[in-house]
Amino acid sequence: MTLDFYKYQGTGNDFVIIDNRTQFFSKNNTNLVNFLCDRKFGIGADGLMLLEKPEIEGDDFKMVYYNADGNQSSMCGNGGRCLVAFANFLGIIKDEAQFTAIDGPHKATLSNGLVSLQMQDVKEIQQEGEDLFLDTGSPHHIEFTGALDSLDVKKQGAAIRYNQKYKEEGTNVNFVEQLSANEYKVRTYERGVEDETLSCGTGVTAVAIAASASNRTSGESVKLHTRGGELSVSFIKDGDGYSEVWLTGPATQVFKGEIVCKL
Ligand SMILES: N[C@@H](CCC[C@H](N)C(=O)O)C(=O)O
Repeated sequence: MTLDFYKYQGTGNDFVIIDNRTQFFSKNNTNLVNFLCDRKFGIGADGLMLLEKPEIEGDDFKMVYYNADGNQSSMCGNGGRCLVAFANFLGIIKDEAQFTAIDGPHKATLSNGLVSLQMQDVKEIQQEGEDLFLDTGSPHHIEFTGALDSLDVKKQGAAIRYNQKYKEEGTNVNFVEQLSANEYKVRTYERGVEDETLSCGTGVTAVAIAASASNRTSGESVKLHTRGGELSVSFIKDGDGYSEVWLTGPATQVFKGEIVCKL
């Protein structure tokens, strides 16, 4: 059997995207998704997304997200932005979109090659010493640190992701260096990839909110530098919570193809 796919990337966080509006793709085939994301035997990606017909009135499409390990997972911010760019490529949307993902409804806009995605409101932020934990559609542990460039993110990220507190549900782990009042450098260990990725959208969103919640940043707009490029996050601080959270950055089609699948 052969399968048509598209490859997208958002600040180096890369995804296989499949147009599943006809529901042809077998959704519980973990081995197939894992194979498609494999960088040596398959196409290679941090995750895979299905664009499906909307189930909610007013929506343009539905997003289904899998991590590279083949398991369906929680929200992917860079993935969501890439799927909006794909919906625009397919002619489903123009410069605005509304869709539903596993964490609920999302709005998005496209302008000058950038995709802005509205993320879920954040109501709870846990702070333990210098570390923070919050959910921006996916769970994120945040550690502010100094020498980010020399850090072994895979080793130190895995140690946190599999520790007693997180090992059951898992977490993504973000290591962060503050560059100025509203600017941060971020490296992320991703659950389900079980390695560092070049960028993580829900991760930088969590970092921006954590920076505000821990009084490192007083503004409501934060610039985030990842190894794959620059993202920005804006929000409204609402008492102890955060609303109108928007993640903005580039989302690009890399190639399309057809792959032979034996699974
Ligand atoms: N790359 C993502 C996050 C994807 C989900 C994550 N790996 C998890 O399982 O929580 C992003 O851009 O947000």
